[in-house]
Amino acid sequence: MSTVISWDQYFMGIAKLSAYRSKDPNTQVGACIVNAENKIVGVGYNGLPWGCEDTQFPWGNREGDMYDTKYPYVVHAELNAILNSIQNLKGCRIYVSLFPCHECVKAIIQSGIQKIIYEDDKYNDTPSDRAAKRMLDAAGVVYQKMTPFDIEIK
Ligand SMILES: Nc1nc(=O)n([C@H]2C[C@H](O)[C@@H](COP(=O)(O)O)O2)cc1CO
Ligand SMILES: [Zn+2]
Repeated sequence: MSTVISWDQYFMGIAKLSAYRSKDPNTQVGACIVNAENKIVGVGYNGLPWGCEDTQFPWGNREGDMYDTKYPYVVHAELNAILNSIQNLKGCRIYVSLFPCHECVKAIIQSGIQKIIYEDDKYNDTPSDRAAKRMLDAAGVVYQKMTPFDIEIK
């Protein structure tokens, strides 16, 4: 009998596959936005904006002068998925391999996305994470952790 995956595994699998496109050497993140009809309407991963070459920006730096780190330059997976989307996102849900930061949560709320399904939450309880959850709770956006599973890339 062949394996049949659930909708949740299918869409999280696509989010996780997308993450493999990221050039970030420390944290690769992927996101997949789905509408009420279970149709994919946007995907994304953390990467640099158009025209910003991966070889010209400091992907490897996490500390020191902010200008010389990756942080001011990277577009997060969730924001890329929203910006790449092909329809109005009201009532959609987003599958993301890592729980969204406070900045992406603002974009998620404003776009009308109603549910976040995430896998990893390695930044749980940081100020960004607490602010993110504060906004999500106020806005009534649901977030749900999914049991981690492996996708195999050979
Ligand atoms: N939900 C997220 N989506 C993302 O796309 N990111 C990106 C921003 C950085 O490129 C990387 C985090 O880098 P690091 O601090 O773990 O080395 O992941 C980060 C988070 C965390 O909230
Ligand atoms: Zn973010």
